[in-house]
Amino acid sequence: MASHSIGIEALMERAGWAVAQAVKTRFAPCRVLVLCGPGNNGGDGYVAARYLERAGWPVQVAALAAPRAGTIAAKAAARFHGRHVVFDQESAARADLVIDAVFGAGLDRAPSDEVMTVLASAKKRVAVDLPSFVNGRTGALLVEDSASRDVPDYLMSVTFVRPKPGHVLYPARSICGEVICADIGMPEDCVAHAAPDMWLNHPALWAIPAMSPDDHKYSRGVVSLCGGAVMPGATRLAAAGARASGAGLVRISAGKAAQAYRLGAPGLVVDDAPLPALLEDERREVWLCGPGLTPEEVEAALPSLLRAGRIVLADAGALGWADGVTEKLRGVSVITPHIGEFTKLFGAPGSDLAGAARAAAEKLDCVVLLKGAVSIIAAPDGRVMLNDHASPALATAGSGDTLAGVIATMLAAGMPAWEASCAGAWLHGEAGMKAGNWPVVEALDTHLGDARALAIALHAAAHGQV
Ligand SMILES: NC(=O)C1=CN([C@@H]2O[C@H](COP(=O)(O)OP(=O)(O)OC[C@H]3O[C@@H](n4cnc5c(N)ncnc54)[C@H](O)[C@@H]3O)[C@@H](O)[C@H]2O)[C@@H](O)CC1
Ligand SMILES: Nc1ncnc2c1ncn2[C@@H]1O[C@H](COP(=O)(O)OP(=O)(O)O)[C@@H](O)[C@H]1O
Ligand SMILES: [K+]
Repeated sequence: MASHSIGIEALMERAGWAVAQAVKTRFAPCRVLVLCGPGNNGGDGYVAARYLERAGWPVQVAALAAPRAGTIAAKAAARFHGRHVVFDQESAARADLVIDAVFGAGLDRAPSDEVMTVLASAKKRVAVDLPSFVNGRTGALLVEDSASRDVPDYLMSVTFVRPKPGHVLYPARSICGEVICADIGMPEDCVAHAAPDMWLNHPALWAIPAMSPDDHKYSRGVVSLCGGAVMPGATRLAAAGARASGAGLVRISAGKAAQAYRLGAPGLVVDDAPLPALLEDERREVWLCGPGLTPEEVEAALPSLLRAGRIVLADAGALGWADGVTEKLRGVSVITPHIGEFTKLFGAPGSDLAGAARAAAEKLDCVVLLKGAVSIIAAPDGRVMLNDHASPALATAGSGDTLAGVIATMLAAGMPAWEASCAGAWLHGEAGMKAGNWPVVEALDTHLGDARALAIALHAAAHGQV
């Protein structure tokens, strides 16, 4: 017990020191007010105040409430011998910089009006761990009447050990400012004990097959797509995304609409045979169903694909087809809804998007990739990846079709569904970042091959391979 509490005291000391360091590095000496809450977040604040004062900065502390006697935060408060002022708007407005150490990970309800008004009165804000009205687990803003209130934003948030979902997910992401993650020497066993079930997407976390000298088109993977007659553009974009990200062979099953696709890219194989005949080819294991399809076209294809035991990625039209009867999608490996499609399938996600995606994945027993500025990739076993490796350049019609094609290629390369989806989101995002200003959706394809090579190199580097 004793060594545990010594451990937390040392961690608080390092956390407060890291906050002071980050402030000293980014700001010229100025009048600082540290707003301290009653818990350990406030404790970090007292430590930061002590280090800034020691460095000669003019520092004041305003306590919302004193820490409970006997706590480590109370000990930290007692070691700050500088000036205390009243926790009010005037004190906050007088300071050049306000350090917000009111609430952190312990925030469990919307802060009072008093807290919000004092925070809003500051000229510049820095958060200890998180802004004191951010739910670190979900990225939601715990603010009463948030619609009518101006929510204060921050220049910087200094967090510890690892960034929290609240630093990554919107809406909190847009107010956290620069996120600094300080290593406070948390013992390895504690970090392992608090093992995450949510990660930030990076190639270190999954492995895409590299090109091998003895590859042939079937070893690189076959992607099959269902092509419709009404909106062939969407299916063609998906097919192009699949080809550009390295599939060995991409085929469209187009039935009577085959002619529309034959006029397109010459490297795309177009089939007009009935689906049951195409399914006799066991090499055609991975199917993308949905982009550009009407509900009738989905109805004619998707149930057959599932009956034949194929790996199916369902997107766009296939999600609309299942609107109202989500169970129709049972058996697919991956679905890629945007928020509107997700809401129709599973109901409004509320303020915990990642939690809602995880519940949906568990319910339907498939990977759910919830698309957005930060996409959430949830596996049925509870793993969640947050992908912020993306760019608003992707917010252009058809970019979701490209993404579906890329994920299909990752599946066809043999990756498990969740890893394939994480890899697809990363490659798609990388292509968006490389595609320059205001790219048309077709421009993404040019960058997908290099994105794949980069992901492979980053994975190798992260795992110490040359
Ligand atoms: N976990 C660790 O190992 C470390 C944690 N540290 C700090 O500890 C913080 C978490 O500390 P605590 O768990 O003490 O929690 P907080 O300091 O965030 O909150 C303290 C208490 O305030 C109350 N509270 C929450 N929301 C409120 C509201 N809206 N209005 C009024 N009261 C409210 C709750 O009862 C909560 O337990 C982290 O954010 C971080 O800053 C650091 O000291 C470094 C090490
Ligand atoms: N602001 C943004 N920042 C990063 N990525 C975005 C942003 N807006 C959209 N995207 C990405 O662009 C893609 C859009 O897909 P989708 O909504 O299906 O569009 P469409 O149906 O037109 O293809 C998704 O992968 C989404 O994550
Ligand atoms: K805080």
